[in-house]
Amino acid sequence: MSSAISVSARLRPWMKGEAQDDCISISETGDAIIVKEGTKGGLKFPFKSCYGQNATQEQIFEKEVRPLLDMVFKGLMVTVFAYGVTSSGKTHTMQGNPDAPGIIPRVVESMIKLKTQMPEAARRVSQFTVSYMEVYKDDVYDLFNRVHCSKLDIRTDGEQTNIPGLIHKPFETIEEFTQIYNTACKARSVASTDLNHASSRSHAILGISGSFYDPTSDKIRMGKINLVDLAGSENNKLTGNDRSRMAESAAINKSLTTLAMVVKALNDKSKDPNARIPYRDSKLTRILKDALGGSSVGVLICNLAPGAKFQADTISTLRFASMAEKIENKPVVNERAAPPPKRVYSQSQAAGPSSLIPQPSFGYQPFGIPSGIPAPRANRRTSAAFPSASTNVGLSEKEIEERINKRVEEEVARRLEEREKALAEQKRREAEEDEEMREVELQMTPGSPAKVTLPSELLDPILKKHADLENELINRLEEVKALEQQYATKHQQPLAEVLSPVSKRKTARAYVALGRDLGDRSDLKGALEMYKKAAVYLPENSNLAERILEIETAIREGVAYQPRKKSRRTSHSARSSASPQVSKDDKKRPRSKGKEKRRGVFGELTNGPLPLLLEWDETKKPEKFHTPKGSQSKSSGSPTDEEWLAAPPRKGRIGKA
Ligand SMILES: Nc1ncnc2c1ncn2[C@@H]1O[C@H](COP(=O)(O)OP(=O)(O)OP(=O)(O)O)[C@@H](O)[C@H]1O
Repeated sequence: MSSAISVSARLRPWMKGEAQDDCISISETGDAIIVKEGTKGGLKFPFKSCYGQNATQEQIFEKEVRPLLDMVFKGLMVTVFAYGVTSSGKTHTMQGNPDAPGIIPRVVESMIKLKTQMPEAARRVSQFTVSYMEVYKDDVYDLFNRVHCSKLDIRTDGEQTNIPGLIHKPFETIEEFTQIYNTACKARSVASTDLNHASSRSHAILGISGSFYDPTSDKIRMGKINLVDLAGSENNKLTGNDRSRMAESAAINKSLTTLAMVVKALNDKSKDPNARIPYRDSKLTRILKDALGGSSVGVLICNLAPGAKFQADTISTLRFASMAEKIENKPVVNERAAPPPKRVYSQSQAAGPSSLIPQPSFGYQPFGIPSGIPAPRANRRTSAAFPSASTNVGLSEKEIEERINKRVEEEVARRLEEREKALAEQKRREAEEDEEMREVELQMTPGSPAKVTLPSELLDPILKKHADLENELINRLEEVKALEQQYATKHQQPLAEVLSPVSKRKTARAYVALGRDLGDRSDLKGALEMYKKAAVYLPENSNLAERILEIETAIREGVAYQPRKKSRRTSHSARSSASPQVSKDDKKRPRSKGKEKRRGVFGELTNGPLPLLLEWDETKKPEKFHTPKGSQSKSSGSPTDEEWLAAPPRKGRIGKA
């Protein structure tokens, strides 16, 4: 069964001090938005429902959202987006205020109420959890852990999108929810102040999940509603002197542009069913994949600000909304035969600290619908919590208990298996990282007095990786050169504007590798050119900006250039314990001697990279090289290009020569 995304438009009232005009209005029939276009007349955008300036929060909720809540209880995922320019009323619509509560508090209240209407058996084994994340500059942050500012990964497993580590907090009452939500909102606002960005420049995604047990079918249905307050969709123009603001705008543009491209590609899919949908080009679209042509029921509320001032943005917002309206999703019920979650067995269990621990996933998990691990012992204790034969589910108490016991055993076995797999995967990743660190240390070790040959089991993977990396960089630069030209002449647009953040990063890395190589060979002008090219792709990167200034200064003053050592983003103690042991003599040695040994990337432009790795200075082995696996720090003496480029923008340093 397919279901089109439901799109409605809402025009906000005039705000104090705004110059009023009739540029944007609602048609007399109430089913279209009209935008006046000078003397040319008006553009008409029809929608399922259009809400005028007097529409209430209640009207929007009752008509657009409430009818979907039943679906959540049936195991479907519903996603509600608020889209529009800054100040068009997205947050008002989603969150509202105590006098005019928006969709979020109304959804929570209604869902809690709906749960109380469930048959007792089902209610007792059903639970809600909430997750809240923010996507800022194409990075995902957990708003329940915003203080630590750690970025979350997105994993795609087949059709499933998971965010490992995203915290899901259980709640039962509106008061519990409000407390959790308000704390997260406060953390969001503090973080945005610290990072010097308005929260309206990030996307906020609140997920309310429910697992609902149906003893009749012996299934757990896992429904979810995502409430998404997108960043302002205005054209974040890449102007001004503030590099970090430019990069921020570019990143916001990128996610919203990708969103628009996904919507467009889905529209075009009828013409070309094999067309690629660029979900993977931004984190936002990866996260929202289910809501866009996927298995979620989708609702888009298009928020509009009145007035000629917003005319251009309003038209592009409405065009986006008109395209979104044609997207067909294919909602699926998410259910599994499984035991009820843990909390049913201990009703008195408060949402203490353990509830904050990210819970493991199981089965279908859109954005990570969580569950607790059922405890078999507890299960026996609580069989009385299940309905008697007199309840309307038509099962005797004994039958229900048998079912539950069986499911609990299955679930525990499955969980154990899952955990083992996760441990094995973790070990594999650690081994891979160790391998990478060894490679870095080998490359970074200067000098080569006493030569020994490394064992082949250690050397072979390094050589292969090294060659792969080198090929990747060479290929990338070749591709980029051709593309840069093509974009400049044909599209009259810099290539950097259309690449994904990952591609930009890789391209910058390739230029840095070349720049470093030229610098090593004292071709400062060549190096400067390459670093400048890299900066086109990563304009906000302070390390790059600093290096450019350093080289410019060296050229201007006619002095030898020696790059300043960059500190790694690890603690000093970790750094000092894990750094390669470099003697004073090595430090004094002219750079040109060590450089050949230092790196191999782009070596074919110099002396051939790989043979250099075959030699190893026994006296200068980094300490870490001898430490047993698992006890190693991940740090080494100098950062790789990738790490160097990943350094966060440092306030106040850019521009200071
Ligand atoms: N329907 C409405 N009724 C009354 N006030 C509204 C309405 N919509 C928006 N407002 C008010 O307009 C202002 C801007 O709205 P809001 O902050 O929700 O915009 P936004 O689109 O979320 O902006 P941003 O992208 O910057 O977060 C707020 O003061 C809000 O209270």
